[in-house]
Amino acid sequence: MSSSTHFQDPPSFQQQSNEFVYWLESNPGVKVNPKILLADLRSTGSGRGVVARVNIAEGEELFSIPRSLIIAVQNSDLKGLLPQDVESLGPWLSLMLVMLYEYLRGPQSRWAPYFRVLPSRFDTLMFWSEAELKELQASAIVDKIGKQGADQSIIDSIAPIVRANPALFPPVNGLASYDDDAGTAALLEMAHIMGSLIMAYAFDIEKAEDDEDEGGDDDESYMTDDEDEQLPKGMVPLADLLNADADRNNARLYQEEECLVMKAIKPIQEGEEIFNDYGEIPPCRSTPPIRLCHQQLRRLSLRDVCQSAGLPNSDVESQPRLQLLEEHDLLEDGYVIPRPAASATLQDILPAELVVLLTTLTLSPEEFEQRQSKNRPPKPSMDANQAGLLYKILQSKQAQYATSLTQDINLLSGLLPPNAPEALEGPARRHKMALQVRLGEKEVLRALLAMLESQASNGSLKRSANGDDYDSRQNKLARV
Ligand SMILES: C[S@@+](CC[C@H](N)C(=O)[O-])C[C@H]1O[C@@H](n2cnc3c(N)ncnc32)[C@H](O)[C@@H]1O
Repeated sequence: MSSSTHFQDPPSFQQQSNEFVYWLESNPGVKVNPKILLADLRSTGSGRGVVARVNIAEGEELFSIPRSLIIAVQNSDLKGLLPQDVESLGPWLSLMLVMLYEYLRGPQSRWAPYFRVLPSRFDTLMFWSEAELKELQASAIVDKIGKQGADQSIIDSIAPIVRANPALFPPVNGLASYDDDAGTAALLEMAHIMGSLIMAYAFDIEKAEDDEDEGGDDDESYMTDDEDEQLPKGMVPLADLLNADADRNNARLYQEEECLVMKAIKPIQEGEEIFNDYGEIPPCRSTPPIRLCHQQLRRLSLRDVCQSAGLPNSDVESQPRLQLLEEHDLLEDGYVIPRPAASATLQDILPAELVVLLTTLTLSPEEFEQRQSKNRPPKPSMDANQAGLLYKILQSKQAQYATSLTQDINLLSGLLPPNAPEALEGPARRHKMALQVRLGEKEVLRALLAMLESQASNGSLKRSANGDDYDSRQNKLARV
């Protein structure tokens, strides 16, 4: 995954790690167990990571970071230098502003050695040009970038503060200010780098128990409206240099009164990588940072589904069937379908919300009227009608891609070197990433279509009770 990040000054990678550890340990209250080491894992595409030097017992403390060392609004001088209440910007934007301030202070910042081990460039979609995004073709992840909204938040909330305080936020790259178009573009670029760092590295920080301050209105979030995103966020040195692995996780961060403590939750063998459990207090669990999780997930948008079902649009207000689901909190704007494992059935992999949507869209007008009058959505079911609709949706999605799966396989194998995206730079690198994403999605689509075909041919899909098939229901649906 670190293939989507770029580290600063790669030849000094190890030196930066050493300086970071030296800086970290020189801060009062920091404890780092000598049994661990900050390792260079670039050869496996994992950037930096933490590894056990010797065997570590379950429950052993790996390191402890005082709360005062976290990059957070509470700990930055910025709070006292601005007339406005920084926290009122909300957890995302307030941390973004603080990070911008600290980053622009360069060596003057108390966190300078920490900034030097953080990536300075990202290949997340937020940074892709229009032409690069086009390479993703019909990929639904393009819909999820949210760049416009994020730009607007930065322009509305961050830019006025930055522009009004040039002494605190000095213009970069020889710019006179952040006022004109060039200044705005530079500010947006930097703010998105900070936003991407927060997405991938920051933790939700629980308040220490005796901290009574309840903060302000946190509504203004950077790129998410998730309700449990309201805890303040902070960058926790070293804790965020652990990679994550759901299956191999062997460490967890505990938020104590004065410190954040990483502990082994299993015995760890010498040489083993130490993986954080992002479960309980994860790095920000927000809208995913649109990392390129190629070959993993397929996201169908509500719009795709409605189009294939013959609805004129996917506006909840004008579509009673969607309204019924929305009222019961059963409507999503997109549905993630995992790549089916060899033994998986449709029932295993289709999200229940998608099945209930398919069920609702395939109800006859009479059935729907009944449901509507009782204000009761149908139970999710997967018979020949829903399967027929799903087949149509997947086929129409497949047709939206400009190239076929086979063409993509050939294109990808023509890109050298085959398994090392790091070795490609600039546009070629993103071109390869885009190819991998769309190819992965096409493979998932093909697998799903094959599953539907096989279920249809082996008769395992029931007909609906009144014997209607999908097409005849579709005709009726179009009239509702
Ligand atoms: C919290 S940072 C972890 C430290 C990071 N490896 C570094 O060098 O700065 C999270 C980032 O590390 C990478 N990462 C996390 N878990 C990973 C894993 N299991 N394998 C590879 N990369 C991983 C991803 O790029 C992710 O955005």
